[in-house]
Amino acid sequence: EVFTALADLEELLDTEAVFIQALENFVVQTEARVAELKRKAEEYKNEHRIASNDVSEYLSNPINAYLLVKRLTTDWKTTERLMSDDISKEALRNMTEIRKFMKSPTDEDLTGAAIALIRLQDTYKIDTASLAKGELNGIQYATQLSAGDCFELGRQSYNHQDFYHTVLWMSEALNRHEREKNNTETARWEILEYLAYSTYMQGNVPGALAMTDELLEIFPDHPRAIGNRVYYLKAIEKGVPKEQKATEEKEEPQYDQPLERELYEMACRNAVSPPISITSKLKCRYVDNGVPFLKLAPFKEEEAYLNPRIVLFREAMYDSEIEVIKKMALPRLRRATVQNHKTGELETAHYRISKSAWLKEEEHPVVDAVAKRVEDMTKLSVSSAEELQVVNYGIGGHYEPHFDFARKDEKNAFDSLGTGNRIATILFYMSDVAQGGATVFPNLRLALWPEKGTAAFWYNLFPDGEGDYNTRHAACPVLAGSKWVSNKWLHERDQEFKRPCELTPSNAID
Ligand SMILES: O=C(O)CCC(=O)C(=O)O
Ligand SMILES: [Fe+2]
Repeated sequence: EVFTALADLEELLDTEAVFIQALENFVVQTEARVAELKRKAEEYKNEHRIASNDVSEYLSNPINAYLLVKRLTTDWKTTERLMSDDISKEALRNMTEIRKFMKSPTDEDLTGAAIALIRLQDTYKIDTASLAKGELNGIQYATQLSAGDCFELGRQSYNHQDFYHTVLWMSEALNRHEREKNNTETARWEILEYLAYSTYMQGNVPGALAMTDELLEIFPDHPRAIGNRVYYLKAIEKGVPKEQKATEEKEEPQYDQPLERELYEMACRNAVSPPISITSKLKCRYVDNGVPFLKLAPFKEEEAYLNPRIVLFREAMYDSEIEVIKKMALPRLRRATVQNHKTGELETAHYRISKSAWLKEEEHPVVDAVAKRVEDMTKLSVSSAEELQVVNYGIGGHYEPHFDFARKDEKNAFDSLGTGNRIATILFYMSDVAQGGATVFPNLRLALWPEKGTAAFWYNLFPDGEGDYNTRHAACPVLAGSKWVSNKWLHERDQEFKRPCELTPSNAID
């Protein structure tokens, strides 16, 4: 379970409050215990001093003789009980109990959170120092990362054999370590150890050697550093920098062209836009689609692209409706899945990180009203459409480039539904997003920026039923804030009279 949605993070804050309370109780108890132990020590010391002043005089008194024996038996037993760490053991048992009934993240969650942060760093080209300072693309936020936080990000990268990011984060950890006073979280030599090895793996042997030397100054008999030093010296001597094995490519969704990743990230950063030859032709109009009541309140329809035609409907969902939909979805949000195109199974994937829930029309008049509105806006039937999918992306949440339609070679895609392929998509933005989170079409160099209440609509299929590969799109990672969308995937069945199939592929809405 990766914590991605804001709703989950709120629960984690509750957990943290209970953890803090438990720690405070422990501190109070421990302080009382230590105070009691101090008092006892004083008392014993006093008695002992009196006895030592004149040993024979003291011990000739039968009461004193008795008291000495008593002190060393029952008294010390009580004291030893006080010294024993039952209180810590009890406190630790208590923490284990809390973990059982409160939501608490696992090590995988930490890895997920670290990967999300590094993904943001890459997509939005944020340099490490700025990110550590809490500066996101020119906006300064209150939180900073400590040397220890940077170290943890470096360690996570290292565990994924991602030496590029290890070097970035360990260098930042080192910078911060120098500036931080009374740093107890991490030792400088530890940072240097990771940094030196990753620098070597990046192909910079002299750099690795210099760092290892620095490490050995602090920690002269560090066994691995001593070994590495000899190894690096030999490598330099040989003069042929050892060919490093490239950072292992992790399983990624397939890209149609090598440029796609680049275009995707550029579109996310608003660094590309469609050519002027297209943008200059885009129109905005009021449409009633022949629906009688729309004559009075027509939809505002704005073209965002021409071929494929992508349009935006403004004020397509009211704030009050959004509230209802979010409220219904919230308790049902689950990690979103994707279909494995080889096995046909639904599974979670690192390239789609969000939480989603499905709402049926009959569950609430608002869900029904939205479905009806989709028919009015698109002139397509919703009788074969999937339920309303509600999606919440937390920080770093994203959906990498994909098609909404199924390719011919895909195993049992939508077969079970018996409604044909996903002919069109309508996507409602149910929130603004503070930073990031655009819907982008890399091939078209187009980015749609979320605006609460706006809906985006496009056909995924040509009129002859073939998929339009230019509709490939993605949800960029959320950099700051939270993103809510809902969408309706419209299917081919029952559209025969709405969108008669044509032989010539053309993807313009008539
Ligand atoms: O959230 C977005 O911007 C796009 C979502 C999307 O493409 C999908 O859910 O298929
Ligand atoms: Fe999609």
